[in-house]
Amino acid sequence: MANKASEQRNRVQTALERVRHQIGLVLGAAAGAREMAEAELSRLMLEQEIVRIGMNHADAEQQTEWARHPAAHEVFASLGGVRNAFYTDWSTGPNALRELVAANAPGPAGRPPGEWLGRVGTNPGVTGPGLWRVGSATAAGRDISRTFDVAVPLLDESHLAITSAPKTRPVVDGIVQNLLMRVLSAFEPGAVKVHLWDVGQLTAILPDLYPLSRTSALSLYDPTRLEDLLDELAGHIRRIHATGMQAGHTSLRELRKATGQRVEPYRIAVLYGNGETLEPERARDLKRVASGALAAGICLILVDVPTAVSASIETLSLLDERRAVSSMTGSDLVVDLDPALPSGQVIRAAGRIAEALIAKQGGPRAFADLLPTELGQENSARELRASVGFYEGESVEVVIGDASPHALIGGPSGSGKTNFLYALLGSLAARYTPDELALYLLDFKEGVSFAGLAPGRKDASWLPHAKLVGVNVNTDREFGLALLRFLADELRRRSAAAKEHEVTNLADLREQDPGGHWPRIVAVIDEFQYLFAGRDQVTAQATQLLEDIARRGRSQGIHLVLASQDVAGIEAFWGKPAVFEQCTLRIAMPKARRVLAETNNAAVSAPKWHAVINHDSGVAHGNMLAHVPDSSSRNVFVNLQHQLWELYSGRFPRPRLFDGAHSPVLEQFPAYTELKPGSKPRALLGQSIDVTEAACGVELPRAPGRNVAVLGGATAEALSIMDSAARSLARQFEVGEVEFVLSCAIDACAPAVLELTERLRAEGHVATLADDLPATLTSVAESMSTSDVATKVLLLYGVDAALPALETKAVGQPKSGLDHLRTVLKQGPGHGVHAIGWWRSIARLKDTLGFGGTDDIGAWAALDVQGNELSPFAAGLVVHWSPRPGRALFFDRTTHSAPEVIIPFQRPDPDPAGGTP
Ligand SMILES: Nc1ncnc2c1ncn2[C@@H]1O[C@H](COP(=O)(O)OP(=O)(O)OP(=O)(O)O)[C@@H](O)[C@H]1O
Repeated sequence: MANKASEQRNRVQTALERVRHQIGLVLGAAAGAREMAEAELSRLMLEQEIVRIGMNHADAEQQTEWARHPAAHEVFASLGGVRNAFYTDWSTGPNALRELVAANAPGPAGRPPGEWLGRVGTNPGVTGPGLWRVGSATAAGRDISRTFDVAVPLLDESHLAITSAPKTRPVVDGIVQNLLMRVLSAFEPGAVKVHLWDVGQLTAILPDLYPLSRTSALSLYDPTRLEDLLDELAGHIRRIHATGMQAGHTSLRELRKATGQRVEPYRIAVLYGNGETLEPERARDLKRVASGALAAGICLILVDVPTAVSASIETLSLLDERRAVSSMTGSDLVVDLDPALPSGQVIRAAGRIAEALIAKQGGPRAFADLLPTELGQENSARELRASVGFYEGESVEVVIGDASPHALIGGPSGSGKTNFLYALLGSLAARYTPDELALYLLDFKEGVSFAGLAPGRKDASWLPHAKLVGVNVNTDREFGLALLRFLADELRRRSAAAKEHEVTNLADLREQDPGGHWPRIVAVIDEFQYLFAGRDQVTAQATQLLEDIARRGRSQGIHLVLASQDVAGIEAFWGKPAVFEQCTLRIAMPKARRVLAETNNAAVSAPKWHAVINHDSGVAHGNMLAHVPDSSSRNVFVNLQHQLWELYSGRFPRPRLFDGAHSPVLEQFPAYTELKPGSKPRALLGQSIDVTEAACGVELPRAPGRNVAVLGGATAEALSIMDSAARSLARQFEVGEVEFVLSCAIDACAPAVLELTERLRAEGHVATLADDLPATLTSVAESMSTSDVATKVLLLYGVDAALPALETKAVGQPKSGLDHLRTVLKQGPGHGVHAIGWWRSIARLKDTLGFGGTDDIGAWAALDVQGNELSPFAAGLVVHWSPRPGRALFFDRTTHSAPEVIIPFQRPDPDPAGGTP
């Protein structure tokens, strides 16, 4: 039993021994494996460190430490092998690099300064070199055949961050100045702009470049206001981005490539920091600018500005006064920096570039410089684009299209608004044919600023693009309203066509409907605030129409250009922000207030004959300053107009000219000259205030109420209305079909009435001048039922003055003349007897008609009478009417829903009674 137990224990112990042995073996193996892994790790770390620092760059202490490493021999051997193999393969490297730099850094970008310093560049700036030389480097072995040029990308390729070493500021200045001179000398003057900011100083930054500071090629910024520079750059980026996007490109480089034009200059902004991080807000701004800058052709050179920039950026870190390492060459190679260009030579070269730039900008440019070499070559399907001025010799353009559909122009009197409008109109008319562009021009100012664009007495030419020219409309706000109504109708017509073709904008409509006539329409309203001058229906309707056009005109190619003496115009917009907001194109003449955004003071400092053009609703970043050439003095615009007229006038009709200062002449008025005998006689009372040249008339069918009253004491206008009514009717009847009966109770008007009588007779009509009105009316009233063949027109001048005689009953007669008149007014029209009477006061008209007789006056023209007195004759409507010379308020109850203002015709012969209106 005991034996059995000890035997069993032995077996267990033996088994345990075996297990222990096995565990020992496993542990030993694990420890060995770990040691090996640690050795491998340590070897790899050594290798990594040697690669990072560089085999030849370690100091003695470092080398000794590495040598102590157990794997030192092995690692050095393997790295040496790799390096030898690499340099054996790379024997052609330096040569390839030399060729690469030569190809990408031609001329001033990479060549020695003797070849270019002091010469003015010629590259127009559509494309630029990809690399710019900073020095050279030599590959291992340091023999001369292994030396190659080191260059960095700039402009729209990459930013550059330079880190100085102690006491290397002059060297850094040299590097930056060399680069700037290379760039400035490569391009033609004006193609590059340099912005300098230094946290430590205002005036002594790169002083050798100062000759350039009298031009826009070099700008300096306040050391305490980095935000000014960043804001300005952000503004350029936004503007360039917007221009590029409109044209469907994401970068300035693409835009340049597509258009073959520089479009915008390259910009280099040099920021000198002091190694300290920027305050968080500035750092954020800088980061934002850096990320959008390259696509806008803006490159940053950051010296000792620690910042995390997400855009492409190369680095150059100075080791000492002559050497640096660069991200272009890697840390293993040292760049031997080029020496700074000699100061005197730089100053001279900068001076030459400045002079060339000033010479190029030249003196003030002329109107002719705004015009293209060939007329009418542009297409307006997408937008209208026109040069309106120059900034430092470069053309500044206005774009009217989907992004900037309407324009607001402001500036005090004499600041050049009208001149600007001429520059704009000339530039547009020269670029686009009248098929592409139609102009509607309205000037509320007193004067004739647009009159020359329509044919006149002295000059028969006109601007073929003009469809309507309205001048002297300051008192005829209704004409402005008529234009807005016309535009709103056109808007509807275009919307309907767009719907039919299932498109949403003009460009697509034109594509879908190539046979259609869809020019872009530009409506210019100078001193537009007059539209809102009263608290009345005109203001209410104008506001509504303007808002509608402003909102929807954009996509239908209908554009408003509103000009005003700034404050007046802007105040007119109070309560109408929709229109104001839609005017994203703002043009501020010098000293204009409130046209630009509130914090944007560019107009205050704008010099004379300049304009601030801003396509971004007046926000500062959109500012473009332009010198506007003289476009409005004698023979300037006219020369272009003559050219365009000769080119197009055969194909396009003359514009309608509405001149509020001149009453129309009946004999020259188409609505009169085209009258012929017909079935629906219509008495013309005056001209409509409308976009088309139309007359207002009263139809005189044989129906009740078809009489006309002229109301008020304004003699000239009253005579004119009576005259045109009679003469227009006379033209519509064959001889014998009409009989005119005239009577005049106002002595002063007798000659005019006699003259009309004779004129009617001369035309062959029966015209009787009645000296006994009561007797005449009695006979007319009594013969009415029988006289159903010939129409009878009673022309009663000064019925009010005849009332005493009419009211008197002749002895033995049951009825007075007034009774007969009432009968004639009531029953006459049904029998073809129509009265056209003039009452000098409404009270006397009421007396004439008696109780309930207002319906007998179906139409009237009111002169100097109060609007509220007219209500009973206008179906109870509230009538607003401020009487004014040369105008009448006309209402015909069969055709009007509200009275309208008309212009009585000018009576051809001066009249002793009251002269011409
Ligand atoms: N760019 C310019 N170069 C030379 N002369 C100019 C220029 N702009 C305007 N002028 C002249 O200045 C005068 C006033 O200009 P303009 O009539 O255009 O001003 P405005 O702002 O329209 O003034 P107002 O509101 O009083 O009509 C005109 O005699 C015009 O010829």
